Formats: sequence, structure tokens, C-alpha cells
Amino acid sequence: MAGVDLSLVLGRAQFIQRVRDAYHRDEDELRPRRPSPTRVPLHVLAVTSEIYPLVKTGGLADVTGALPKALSTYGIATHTLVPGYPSILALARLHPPLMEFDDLLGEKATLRHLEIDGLSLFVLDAPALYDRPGGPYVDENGVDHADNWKRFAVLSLAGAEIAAGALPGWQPDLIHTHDWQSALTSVYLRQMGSAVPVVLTIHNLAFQGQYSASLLPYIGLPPEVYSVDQMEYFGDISYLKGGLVTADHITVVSPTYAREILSPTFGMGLDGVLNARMDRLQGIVNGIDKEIWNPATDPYLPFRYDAKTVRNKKNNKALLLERFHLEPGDGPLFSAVTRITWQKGMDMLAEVADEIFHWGGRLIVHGQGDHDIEDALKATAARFPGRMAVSIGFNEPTAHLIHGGSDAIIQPSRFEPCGLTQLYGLRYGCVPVVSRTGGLSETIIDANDAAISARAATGFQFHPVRPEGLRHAIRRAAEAYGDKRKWARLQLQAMRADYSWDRSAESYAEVYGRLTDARAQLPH
Ligand SMILES: Nc1ncnc2c1ncn2[C@@H]1O[C@H](COP(=O)(O)OP(=O)(O)O[C@H]2O[C@H](CO)[C@@H](O)[C@H](O)[C@H]2O)[C@@H](O)[C@H]1O
Repeated sequence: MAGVDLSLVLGRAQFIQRVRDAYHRDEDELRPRRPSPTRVPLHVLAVTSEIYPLVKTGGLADVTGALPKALSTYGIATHTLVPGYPSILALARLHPPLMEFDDLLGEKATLRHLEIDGLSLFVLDAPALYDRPGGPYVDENGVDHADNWKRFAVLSLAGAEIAAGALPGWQPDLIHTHDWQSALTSVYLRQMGSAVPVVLTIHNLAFQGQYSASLLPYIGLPPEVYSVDQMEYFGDISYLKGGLVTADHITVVSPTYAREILSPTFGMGLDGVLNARMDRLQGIVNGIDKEIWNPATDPYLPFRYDAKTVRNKKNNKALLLERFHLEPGDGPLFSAVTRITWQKGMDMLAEVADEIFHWGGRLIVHGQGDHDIEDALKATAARFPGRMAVSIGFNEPTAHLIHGGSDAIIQPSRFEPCGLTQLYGLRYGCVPVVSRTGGLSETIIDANDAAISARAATGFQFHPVRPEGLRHAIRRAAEAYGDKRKWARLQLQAMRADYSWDRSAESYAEVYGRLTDARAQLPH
């Protein structure tokens, strides 16, 4: 069989079988695709603390904002329950209430409906909990809201009550919760005796919602849940653990991270629980919203481009350098758009940034987070005036412009469940320089000799994740930038990589289909 790639043939056959099993249909009947012939359309209630474009502090919002649109192709109708933060209330209060909750852990709340940008939202209007200045989790001074334990327990309880039938005329077939902030939904549901299937997606295991067990009576849960096989976590309770032990299926945002978190190094104290639930654990890599992140139509880019007109990027680059008061030059412009934290390896970047300037490059860091690391970055910038800029803050248009004008995007994370910035980098022809961990390791193809000659390389990876590794990766990228043809090819290959939601949404649809079919087959 000369010339035939057997692995491809086998891969496709397995793929078709997998889809057949999931959909119980013949291959030629698969379009339009549906998660399950028995329950179409499937009604899903997603519960989340963030959603783009209304409230975003990071990648969670991007995913919860994009996934419902991608899933609609599969006949899945998602309604998303979100807290009534000020930015959301301003719009939601224009609509009449759907229902009233008299007592959510002692709070009254109104449920409102809002359609925006193709999303259908249920807004939990509970002013005492959510209508306040600051962000979703912190006040104006960056300090955690003291009642976060209650704010997100109430959100989860509202989700559980809706799932159990509180909203007249609408009930979901399945619940999808995200991270610790909505993880209690399945705990409440199981306490109510409801068997509605629940999928929990972990975007970042580092955030767990760990609180004193003395709060249990205040969040309406019985003392029995304080046990090792339920919510007990190192003498406290963990909302995330509660979700992990009660959800029917657990997804994390890349297959590599799904493997990594089974080890004590990445398991953040939950590796035991995750190992115990390994049969329910699955990694599904994130996609990106190709309409919002599209350099050919991006309203935040003064100069738009696609793979054929990528030379226009240099005009954005010139503007960026000017805006950040950096000197023009022939070298590469590296950037980082990120939470400035130890997880994201920004302390390492502060340490080795001089390597960039050694090669005539420039560096822009835009983000916010840990004040000590912010200070370290600012101190490095002060040593290299005109060559490095640090902008502290969170600004969506700036993030787009940085991707539109930079040559390379740096993401030296110590752990990274999936990572989206590198995917935006690919799409914007901004070659990613990343550590080999989690989702970064499977979304970027390192520019080693084999990948270059196969015309497959899309970026630079380094491992182990240490400052010397990052320094070496910067050197490799800067050298490649010096070879204009090689760089142009890398850029094009990056831009051709497909990280749309299509493939990943299909995996979620499969999970939903499997769980709802299994439930439909239970005796009533
Ligand atoms: N200062 C700033 N200004 C404007 N925009 C900024 C910004 N700082 C960050 N962003 C934006 O926030 C998002 C960050 O998403 P990431 O996935 O890279 O990391 P995050 O740790 O938030 O997400 C977690 O959840 C996501 C989603 O599952 C996982 O991909 C990831 O690995 C996990 O850690 C991107 O859209 C980025 O552009």
C-alpha cells in the first residue's frame, strides 16, 4: 500500500465508529450533527461566574462565551446562569423578571432573561451579593470579597433549583458547571435527590473554593458532607472537591492536563480524588472564537490582515512600539498578555528578559496580578528603557492590538490547563514561545529540525520549565527571526493551525449525548 498512510485510514475508521456509537446513526446521516437522537434539542443549563463579552477576568469567560454558540450546531440549546454583576444588570433589568427566589441561603433574588451576542443568559439578580463595585471576585482594591463563599454557593443553589424544576415551563436535560464557583450545583442537586446529569469542567485546579467547615450550616449543607469522600479538604471544605465527587462527568481543558493532574505535582491536593474518578475524567482542548479573534476583521486592529497580507502586521507593530514608548528597531517584538503570576512564569520572564534585548528585540508585558512579580517586571523595564514596557491592567482592545502587532507571544507557564493566548497568537501570526506543559505542549509544534522540514512547526517550546530553558527558547526564536524566510514560514504555519471550536464542541456534544441517553434509559 505504497503512498497510503495507514494511521490516517485507521484514524478515520475509528473516528467514524466513535461518532456512530455516539449518535447511533449511519455516517451519511450525520449532518446536521446531533448529540443524541433521543433527546433533540438538548437543553443545557450552564452555570458560570464569568462569560464573555459581559464579564471576563481570564480564559474561563472566553470558553463559556464561545462554547454555547459552537454547541448550537449540534442541536444543543444552552442557557447560562450568571450572577447579576453591575455590567450585566444594566442590560438584564430592561427585561421583566422570569421568577422570584424567596430564600437562597437567606437571600431573595430575581431571575431575569437576557439575550446577547447569540447567548441566552439567566441572570441572578441578587443585589446584596453581586451588585457592587470591583470585579467578580475582588473589590476595588483587589481584595477578595469576604462573602465569596456565600456568593457562589447561592449561584450554585439557584442553578440546582432551576435544574430541579423551579422555573415554570423550562427544565434542562443536563447541567454544565465550570470551576469551583459553580461546582456546588451538583452537591445541592444530589442533596435534593435529583439525578439530572452534571458535567463539571475544570479550567484551573489551582482555584478550589476552600473554606472553613464551620460554614456548612450557612451554605445549607448537612454535616455529613464533611468527610474525606465528600467535601473535606485538609481540615476545610472544598467546593471544587464537592463538584468532583458528585458530577457525572469531569472534563479538563486539555488531554495532557487530564493526565498531569493525576500526579501529586499537578494535582493540587486533589490527585487522590481525581484518580478515584479517573473513569469519568476527560481532557477536551479549548477552541477559540474565530469571529472575535480574527485578524482580518478585528475592530481593534488599525491594520487588518490575513495569511496573504500578513505583511500589514508591521504597521500594527510600529503603532504598538510608539504607544508603549519603545524605540523602533529591526529585532523581534515579544509580548506577554497574561495574569502576572507564578503559574504564568512571569517571574522567570523578568529574570531573563535581557536575552531579548541582546538580540535587538523589544518586550511588552500587559497584565496584572501578583504585586511582587509586577514590581520585578517593572524593575527590569527600568533597566532597559526604550526596549521593555510593562502595562499593568486588564484591557481587551490592548490584548488584541498586542497580538496584531507582535512577532512572538511568550507564555512560560509552570502549569497551563490549556491556555488561550498561544492560540490567539497562532491565529494572529504571532509565533508562540511556550513551556512544554499542559495544553501548551499539545497546541504548539516545536520548531525542531524535523518539524521545520515537515513544514509543521508553529512555535518554540522549552522544558524543563526554568529560567535557562526560557532563555534558550528566546534565543532560538530570535535566531529564527533573523532568517526572514524561515520566520515567514513559521508565521504562515501558525496561522494555518486550526483551533476553532468545531472539534472540541463535538467532544462535548458526545459527552452530553452519552449522559442524557444513559439517564433516559433509567427506569422512571
Ligand atoms: N491584562 C489583560 N488584558 C486583557 N486580556 C487579558 C489580560 N490578561 C489575560 N487576558 C486574556 O484572558 C484570557 C486568558 O486565558 P488563558 O486561557 O490564557 O488563561 P487563564 O489562566 O485565564 O485561564 C484558565 O482557563 C482557561 C480556559 O479554560 C485555560 O485555557 C487556562 O489554561 C486556564 O489557566 C485570554 O483571553 C487573554 O487574552
